[in-house]
Amino acid sequence: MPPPMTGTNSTELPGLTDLPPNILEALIPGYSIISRYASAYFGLDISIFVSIGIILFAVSKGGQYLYAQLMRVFESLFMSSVFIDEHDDLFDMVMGWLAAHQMSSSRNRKMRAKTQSGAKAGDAYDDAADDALDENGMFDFARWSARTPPRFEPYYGRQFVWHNGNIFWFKRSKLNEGQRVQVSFNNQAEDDLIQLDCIGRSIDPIKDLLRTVRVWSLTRTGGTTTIRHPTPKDRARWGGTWSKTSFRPSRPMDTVILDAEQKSMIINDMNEYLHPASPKWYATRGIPYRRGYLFHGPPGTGKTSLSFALAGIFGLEIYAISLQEPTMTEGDLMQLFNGLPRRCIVLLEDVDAAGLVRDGASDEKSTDGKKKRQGKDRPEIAAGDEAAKKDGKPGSDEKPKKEEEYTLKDLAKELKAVSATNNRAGRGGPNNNNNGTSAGIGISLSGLLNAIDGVATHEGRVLIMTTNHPENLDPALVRPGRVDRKVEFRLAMKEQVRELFTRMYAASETAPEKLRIGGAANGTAKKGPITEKKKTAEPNGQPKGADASKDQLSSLSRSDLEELAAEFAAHVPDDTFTPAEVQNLLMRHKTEPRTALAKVEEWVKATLEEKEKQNDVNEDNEQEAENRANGHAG
Ligand SMILES: Nc1ncnc2c1ncn2[C@@H]1O[C@H](COP(=O)(O)OP(=O)(O)OP(=O)(O)O)[C@@H](O)[C@H]1O
Repeated sequence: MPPPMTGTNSTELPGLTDLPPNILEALIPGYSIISRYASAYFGLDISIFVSIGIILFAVSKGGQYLYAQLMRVFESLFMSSVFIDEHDDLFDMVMGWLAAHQMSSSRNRKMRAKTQSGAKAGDAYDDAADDALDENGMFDFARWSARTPPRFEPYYGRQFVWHNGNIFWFKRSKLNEGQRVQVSFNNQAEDDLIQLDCIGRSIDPIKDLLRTVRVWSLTRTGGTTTIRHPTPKDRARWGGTWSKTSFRPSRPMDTVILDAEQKSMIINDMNEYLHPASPKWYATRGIPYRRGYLFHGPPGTGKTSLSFALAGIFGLEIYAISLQEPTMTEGDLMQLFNGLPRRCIVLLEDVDAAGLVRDGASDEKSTDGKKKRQGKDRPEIAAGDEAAKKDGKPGSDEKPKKEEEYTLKDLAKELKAVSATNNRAGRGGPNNNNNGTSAGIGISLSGLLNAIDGVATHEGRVLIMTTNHPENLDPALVRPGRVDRKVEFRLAMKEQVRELFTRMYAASETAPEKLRIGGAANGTAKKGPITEKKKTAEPNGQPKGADASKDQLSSLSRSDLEELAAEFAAHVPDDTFTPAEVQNLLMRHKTEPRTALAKVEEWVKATLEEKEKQNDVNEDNEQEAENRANGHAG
């Protein structure tokens, strides 16, 4: 039999906690039954507990609301804020700075741990190098990366930091759906926001803090070059935005072996251009403040290397665009150029292989604006051609043709260039699968010129275009104003070979000692668990070949090295091999200059034979392309 209803307790406990049961029933479904059972079996009136609970809840909520309101009023009256979006470079800088400061103070008990990857992990990897080799002296990446500590950064929520006697509140939160710039990719990309607050009615202290953070961050990344690429289409909501893709150690200029005159010409020219007084000089003369260079020459002669070395000495970031990217449209390209910072290097590699359409074919498909450009191009082509003729530059004897003048012969010529491009020795990379006809379908010549000339927003940039076939470039693309200086990269001469040799072995004290299998066992490696294991693995302590190669370097004086270099260079014919090819031979004998010298003659012979074979294949391909074109014509 159910217990009888006890009614209210109003007579027993009147007051604040005495809420009418019908209200309690409305708030807690089934309240009356629970209360009846509690009263019948335990003699307990739970309404008092429930009422107290509800009152405490209401008070706390009210308090919270009041606090939030007061804080809002306080913030609006007495605090200043700066917001930083995750897509801004400052976001990472602030995160890094906060992590470094909070970690050191060990005040923070909530951090987010992130596995370090790519170049960011480099420093940490160095510390783990001792444990990177297995018992046989073989490099083990899994072991190496397992030693890499994660990166810690502040978690969501509000924290405070002290800096220069000021207190700053830092709040990391997620952006609302409506505020997002990017769509999430594999759930990895999150759109976060940092809010930095300080007390006072001015954001000056925050500006100061951000200045400190920038300086801190730049000194930390000093000696590295940042490379950015267009954000992949599947990551960006719209095309034409830049992503920071990698860092690499700045390449010292003296590691690029190039004719000294050309090198100093380009450095001086760029230095003059980048001088803070230059923009005004250009402006007063009505000249657009832009500078363009064309680096041309066979693959593997140092065009990319020089671009990176220049970025290193001038502290510029590299913005690399591949015109062969099939999904890139002219609109994206324009957007990318418009999104450049005040000073940077824009690297357009292999502009010849981009399959830029020279005549109206693509422009018919283009928008009105581009058609206009096509009409405007003609005098420029002629002017550029004239200039090129005067310079005696390659390609100068090629007159621009009208659309109707294009014959199948021209098609054959273009196919030839394409097949030459595809057969370039030593080329690698994903774009190699693109043949020239399908490459760069999104970008026409006029589209590229539009982007390069663009609006004033990307003034200050340095444009470097590289090509293996300058003769295939349209004169409009390389006319003065778009290309101000040309640097020719040639196959290596004896002097260059000598320098490459000297550079390789003079720096040998920093060569990766342990890369030689068993190198640690001869006692030269740092002490560590692996060294011990290796000793057991090689009971007689005589790993194969290690001592022999070490001796070649330890007994090498500077004059010996120069002698060896001269002898080595004497065996390498001038103007035949690229610096990359010579470097490849030297790298096979990283610590053995004498072995490299002993092998050079054999290498020259074998490489020449290989080149001969490659040339035959290229010629066959060209012939085939020409036959095909003639067949069509017939
Ligand atoms: N002049 C040079 N001085 C020093 N190293 C060089 C030089 N030329 C090439 N190398 C070496 O050869 C490799 C390839 O060089 P790099 O990528 O700069 O050539 P590239 O001319 O840009 O080739 P591509 O036209 O294929 O892009 C690099 O490792 C570089 O160190």
